[in-house]
Amino acid sequence: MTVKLYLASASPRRKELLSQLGYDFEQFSVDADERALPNEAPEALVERLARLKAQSGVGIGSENRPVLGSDTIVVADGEALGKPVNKDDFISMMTKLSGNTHQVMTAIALADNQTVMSKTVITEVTFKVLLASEIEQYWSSQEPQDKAGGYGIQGLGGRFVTQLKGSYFAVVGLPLYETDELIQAFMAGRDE
Ligand SMILES: Cc1cn([C@H]2C[C@H](O)[C@@H](COP(=O)(O)OP(=O)(O)OP(=O)(O)O)O2)c(=O)[nH]c1=O
Repeated sequence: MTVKLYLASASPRRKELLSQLGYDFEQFSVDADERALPNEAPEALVERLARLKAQSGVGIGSENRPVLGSDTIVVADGEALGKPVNKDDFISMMTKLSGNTHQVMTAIALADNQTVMSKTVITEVTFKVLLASEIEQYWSSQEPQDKAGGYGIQGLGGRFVTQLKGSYFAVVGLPLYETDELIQAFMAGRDE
């Protein structure tokens, strides 16, 4: 079975991760309002956004390929942390993560003009206790700005992580095993 997909994402990391699965795909970005609904639980939010991104991508490409959308949020003490809007926001995020275990939730969704399927992967990440000077220095590196929770495990932020339970790839932006499974299940349903 030849699988051809669209990746509805602006993220270079997701592109690189999806390449690891070896499928033929094209990437384009979609605009999605990423704000939470009133009283929306983090798990519901992340899955809704992945589905929204996938469904917003249907009809953009010239072929009727399934569209993959994904979203990642960091959840500390039940609170969803998005990308830091400024330095103060970043410092408050790092203060919550320092010396604690948080959850990284990544949802993936596949959609075409008939179906949408999705899955959420939750990974537990533990940070060492961070010094104020480390937080300050990390902000200056400019790595945190476009990352959910204000850090990148695949970059300079990797040194803060003392333990991880779950999928490293999901933390970076796309869980490889679960994405492959979802693609296979979606394609099997299409062939029926
Ligand atoms: C926690 C963490 C997040 N991130 C990234 C993954 C996501 O790209 C980003 C979370 O933002 P998202 O809104 O999920 O994705 P995005 O805006 O980068 O791309 P798009 O919506 O177009 O698909 O944070 C890391 O790269 N490393 C990490 O360790």
